[in-house]
Amino acid sequence: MPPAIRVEGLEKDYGDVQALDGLDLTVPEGSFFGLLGPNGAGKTTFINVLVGLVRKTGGRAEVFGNDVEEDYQGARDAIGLAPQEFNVDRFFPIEEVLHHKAGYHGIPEAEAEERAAEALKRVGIYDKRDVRFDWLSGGMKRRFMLARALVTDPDLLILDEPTAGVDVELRHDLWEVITDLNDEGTTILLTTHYIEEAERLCDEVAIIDSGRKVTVATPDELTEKGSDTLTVYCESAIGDAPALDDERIERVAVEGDAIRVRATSASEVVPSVLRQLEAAGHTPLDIDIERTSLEEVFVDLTRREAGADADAESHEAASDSAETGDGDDGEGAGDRVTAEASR
Ligand SMILES: Nc1ncnc2c1ncn2[C@@H]1O[C@H](COP(=O)(O)OP(=O)(O)OP(=O)(O)O)[C@@H](O)[C@H]1O
Repeated sequence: MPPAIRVEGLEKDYGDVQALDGLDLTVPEGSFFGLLGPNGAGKTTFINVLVGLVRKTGGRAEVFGNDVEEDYQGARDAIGLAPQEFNVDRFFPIEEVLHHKAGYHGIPEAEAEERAAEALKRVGIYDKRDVRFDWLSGGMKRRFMLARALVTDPDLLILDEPTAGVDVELRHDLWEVITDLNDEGTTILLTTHYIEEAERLCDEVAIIDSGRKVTVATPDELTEKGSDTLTVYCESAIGDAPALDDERIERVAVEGDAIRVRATSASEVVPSVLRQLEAAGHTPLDIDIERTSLEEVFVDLTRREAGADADAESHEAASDSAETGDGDDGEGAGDRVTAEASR
C-alpha cells in the first residue's frame, strides 16, 4: 500500500510569492500526522494542492498513490477535508448539504442519506439536521465542518485548524471524535497552531516554514531537542554564579538562593551540579526541573529557518545571541535564546 500522502520537490508560486519551495513529505497510512508552521508557512497551500483547489507549479504530489492531477478523482475521493473557512451552502438544511456532498462523489442516494445521518450523529448534531448552516452556533458550525468531511467515509481526513477559536469542551469533544476515527484506521493530517493539540494527538509532526520542511519527528523527539532548566534552591544566597564544569551545561544564572542551570538533559546533570555546589560551600535544599515544551522547540526551529533565510532577520538573531548567549559556543546559541524568549 502506498503512503497516504507523498510529495516530492513540491512547488507553488503565486507570482513572486513562493508558497511551497521544494517540499518533501511522506505521511504513512494510518498515522495521525501534524503539520505545524508559522502563519504563511504554506500549510493551506499544501492542502489545497492535495485536494485540487490549487495547481502546483512543480514537483510531485500523490494521495494513496494517485497523482493529484493525473488521477484527480482517485485522490479527491480518498480525502475528507475540513477547511479553515466555512465554505458551506448556507441556504439548505445541513443534512441536505451532506446529501449533496455525497452525491458529488457518486454515492447513491439511499447510502448518502445513511452516511449523512451517521456523520451528524458522530459529531453530535443529529438533532440539528433540519437547521440551516447559518443558524448554527459557532461550535456547531465547527462540528458540521467535520461531519461534512466524513460523509464520504474518507481514508484520509485533512483538518485545517479544526479547533480554531472553539472552547475547551468542544475542543476535547472534537479530539475524541478524530482520535476514534484514527483508531479505526483513518489517516489524519492535522494543521494546528495549538501545540498542545499536536503534542496530545499526533504520532508524528512535520514543521514547515517558508514552504519547506524543517523537520519531521515525534512530539517526544522534538521536545528532546530542546534544553531543560534545572533550578537548585540553596540554604542561603549564592552571590556570583559559580563556574560549573560539565559539557552538557549551556548556561548558569543565579537569583538569590536559587541557581538555574540550562542543560540538554537537566535530570542527567543533577548529581554533578549538586556535587560541585557542595564543593563550592553551598547547601542545596531542593531541586526543580522544567522540561522544554514542544512550543519552544517549534518556535526555535522555525526562527532558525527564518534566520537562515532572511538577511535582516539573521543579523538580528546573531546580535541577540551574542548579547544573551554568554557561555555558549556559537552554534545554536541564538536558538536557545529564542526558546527562552517564548516562555
Ligand atoms: N491566492 C494567493 N495569492 C497570493 N498569495 C497567496 C495566496 N494564497 C496564499 N498566498 C501566500 O502564500 C504563502 C503561504 O500561505 P498559506 O496560506 O499556504 O500559509 P499557511 O501556513 O496556511 O498560513 P496560516 O497558518 O496563516 O493559515 C503566504 O505568503 C501567503 O500570503
